Amino acid sequence: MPTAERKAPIDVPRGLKGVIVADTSLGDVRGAEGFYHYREFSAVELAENRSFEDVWHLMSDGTLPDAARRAAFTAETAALRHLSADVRAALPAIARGTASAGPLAGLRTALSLAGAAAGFRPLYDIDPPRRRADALAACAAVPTLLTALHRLGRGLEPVEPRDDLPYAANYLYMITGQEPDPARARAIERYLISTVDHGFNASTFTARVIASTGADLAACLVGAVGALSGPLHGGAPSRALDTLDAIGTPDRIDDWLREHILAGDRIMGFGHPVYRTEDPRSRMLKAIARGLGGELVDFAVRVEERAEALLAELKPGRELHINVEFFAGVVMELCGLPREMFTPTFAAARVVGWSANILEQAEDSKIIRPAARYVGPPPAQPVPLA
Ligand SMILES: CC(=O)SCCNC(=O)CCNC(=O)[C@H](O)C(C)(C)COP(=O)(O)OP(=O)(O)OC[C@H]1O[C@@H](n2cnc3c(N)ncnc32)[C@H](O)[C@@H]1OP(=O)(O)O
Ligand SMILES: O=C([O-])CC(=O)C(=O)O
Repeated sequence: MPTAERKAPIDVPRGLKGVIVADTSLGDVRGAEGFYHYREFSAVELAENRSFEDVWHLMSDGTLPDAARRAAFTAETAALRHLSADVRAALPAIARGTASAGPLAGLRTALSLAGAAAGFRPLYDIDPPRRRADALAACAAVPTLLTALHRLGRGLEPVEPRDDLPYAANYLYMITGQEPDPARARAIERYLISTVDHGFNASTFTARVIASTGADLAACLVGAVGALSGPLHGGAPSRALDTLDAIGTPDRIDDWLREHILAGDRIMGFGHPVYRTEDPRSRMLKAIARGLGGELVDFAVRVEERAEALLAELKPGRELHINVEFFAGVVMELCGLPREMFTPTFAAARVVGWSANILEQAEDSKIIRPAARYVGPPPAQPVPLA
């Protein structure tokens, strides 16, 4: 194929940006408005007014629960937090083997094991109630797996989950072994609710591609966790905090940002594949950070203002604004979460959205299989003899 022909633009946008590839009733992200929702409810309002369990029920079972349903769902899911003896026994070796990469890398192996131990079968072979049961089991196990891997990596014994604590408070409890302060538990709960789902982001799309093959739920989640771990997606919040550390003091903000933007670096926590406005989660998280208070918040607000201004000046027309990850990092830092748990905490929320998407995809029997354009030498040559 002649070079000029090879370089002709492909007729879909790079990165499939904006290409609609499925129908969903789980929610949507409206990039121009700076708004997103779960089913028919504003996600930010859910984060203000509801518990994580309520939103989990909304995604899993389609409705916000009434009091009786909430109690039943909370009891059902709390009972699933406990790991089997086989999985518990394997975690020290997984934590050792993935120590340099951290708990999110360990989660990929642990999820495969937990799925197999629980008898997960290909989605293709099981009915919707069984798929729902597998999804609840996986979602409930993820915080227990992550916190155990984190503690084992630091030479500490895992903390058993407590059935009497809500999802977010139990998560924090399993990290430290201490019952969390209610303000911090609620701050993390609101963060978790706000990151449950977000349209066809890279990790959700990954999960749906795997689900479209009829693979089991753990296989879909392992792929999604891998996609989330990248710095351009869910791996950004600890790097955003590292940026604040690297800048160090207010007098260095402009020089540091200018130098890095001009060098072509990405400023972590800024820019978004869909939003052309401030990310609505960022607004909420900034307010939460301000409520928690401290010097870090003032510094972060100053860096945000200057990054917005310098990105507009040095990358004109790109509409680069703050995304969820910048103040997510600040809130998690203020709540005492270790940085290696920032992206894992995101995963502890997003697993609910992934699972809902996987189950929705499993209803569709069409395999997702796009195409690539071949741009190598033509395959006309006879294969040389060895
Ligand atoms: C939960 C989440 O996943 S939220 C996103 C978390 N990730 C980050 O915060 C990492 C930093 N941000 C980025 O890398 C990007 O903005 C992404 C990956 C989020 C989106 O990427 P894209 O959709 O490719 O961005 P977009 O098409 O708007 O980029 C346009 C231009 O802005 C630049 N740009 C985008 N984000 C940034 C940034 N944070 N800092 C500096 N420049 C940036 C790109 O390099 C590109 O420049 P060019 O036109 O000179 O080539
Ligand atoms: O929507 C995206 O592509 C990234 C994002 O903000 C998310 O997954 O929460």
